[in-house]
Amino acid sequence: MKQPYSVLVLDDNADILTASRIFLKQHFATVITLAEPAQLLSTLNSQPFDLLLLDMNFSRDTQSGEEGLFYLKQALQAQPTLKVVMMTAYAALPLAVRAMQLGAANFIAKPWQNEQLLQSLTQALQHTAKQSQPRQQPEHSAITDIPLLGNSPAMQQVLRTVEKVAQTDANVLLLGESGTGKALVAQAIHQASKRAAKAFVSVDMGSLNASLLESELFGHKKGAFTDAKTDYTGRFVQAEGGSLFLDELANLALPQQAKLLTALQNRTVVPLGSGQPVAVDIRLICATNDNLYQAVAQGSFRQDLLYRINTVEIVLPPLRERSEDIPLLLNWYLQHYCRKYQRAALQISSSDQRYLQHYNWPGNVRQLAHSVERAVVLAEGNTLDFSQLPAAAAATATVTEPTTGNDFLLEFVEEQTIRQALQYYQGNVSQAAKALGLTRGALYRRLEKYGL
Ligand SMILES: Nc1ncnc2c1ncn2[C@@H]1O[C@H](COP(=O)(O)OP(=O)(O)OP(=O)(O)O)[C@@H](O)[C@H]1O
Repeated sequence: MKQPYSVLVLDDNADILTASRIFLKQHFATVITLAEPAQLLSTLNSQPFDLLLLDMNFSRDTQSGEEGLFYLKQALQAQPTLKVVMMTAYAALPLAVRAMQLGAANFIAKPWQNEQLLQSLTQALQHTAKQSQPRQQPEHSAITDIPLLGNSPAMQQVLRTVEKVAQTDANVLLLGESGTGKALVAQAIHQASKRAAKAFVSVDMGSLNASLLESELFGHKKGAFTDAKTDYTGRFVQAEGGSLFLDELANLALPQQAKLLTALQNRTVVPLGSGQPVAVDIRLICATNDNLYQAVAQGSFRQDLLYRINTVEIVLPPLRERSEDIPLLLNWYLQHYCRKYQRAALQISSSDQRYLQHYNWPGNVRQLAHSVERAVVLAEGNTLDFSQLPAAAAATATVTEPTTGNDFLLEFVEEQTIRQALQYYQGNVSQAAKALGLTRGALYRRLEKYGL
């Protein structure tokens, strides 16, 4: 019996369109096929669809998959309840993970069997039924539901400091490598404080240029500059009564550092084009991966600003220095992603557990979480595959003995390095070949040799 859903298929390969139309018409009430991605938006605006089967690569950009991600975003903006299933070549599977992070409901590797396609689409529809939460909170008030995990003495010390500092209004400076959990700690401080019922406003100082930054932080009046079409309440005022988290603080240029210092000293902000100070009551939490003390010594960061923001300093240790936390984090993220992707409980083999515990995690907990997510999404049966972890990092891990008999085999190392380059360049063979010092042809020959 046909399912009462309407399906849109977008692919610039006429054979795939014909094959999918013939097959899907037997199973779904409406099937429309499109060969031209430029027509996607007008098609979605003209009628509602339940499912979109979307190719990741179009002829203009056959390798990177960026076009597929672009159309995915466009489709979800036009119809937020649409369930999108991405079609991808096997070598581009890591890209499919990115697509899922951007809101795709499922993916299928080409070439597919009809039954697999039907199963993927049906799973995507079930995904619809379970997903009742809005997809994303606005960036400036995003509070995640991820707990701050860690049993190691170093993390226990961090947790005790978080508890103590949360009881006060002291300014906090969070230091540590990227991915060690600074944003999560900032959020934990806010949530444990008396300000928890008010806003937690986060600003990524690295993503705004100097002129935008001032209006973003302090607000502006209509007409203050050419693009100021309306009044804008800056992030300080949005955080009134709550906490303001300034991330990537070292990116702040000296003139803006001076303005931030004035705002903190006076506890007021002056919106651009207003001249009228507005009083603000916020707790300030700042974070950076950079060495601010060195920046002060080099003259690129103001010492008086540093001393104003660092009343309490918390240093997040890199994950490789607290490997006791790895099993806990692996287990938590495994369950988290199994739930998210509706996978039956998957297991990490004990040899992988050992390998992951000794791995040096250059990207810290963020890398661990992404690795588990990727392994869950790509799992075949109950098997989790962690072979995509960059080999270079594994080579400098604290393991002194080879973990498998192959570790020192040149071919093994070559295969791992190629995987790593492909992953880094998201399946873009030209860029990966360039980085590996190979011609495209030489890389293709190796891809064939290793079955990648
Ligand atoms: N202790 C932890 N427990 C659980 N998850 C964690 C922990 N630390 C970090 N994470 C997760 O790792 C990811 C990165 O964390 P976060 O953004 O807080 O790091 P960061 O230090 O602020 O990184 P960056 O400097 O790059 O902004 C997030 O998904 C976060 O939830």
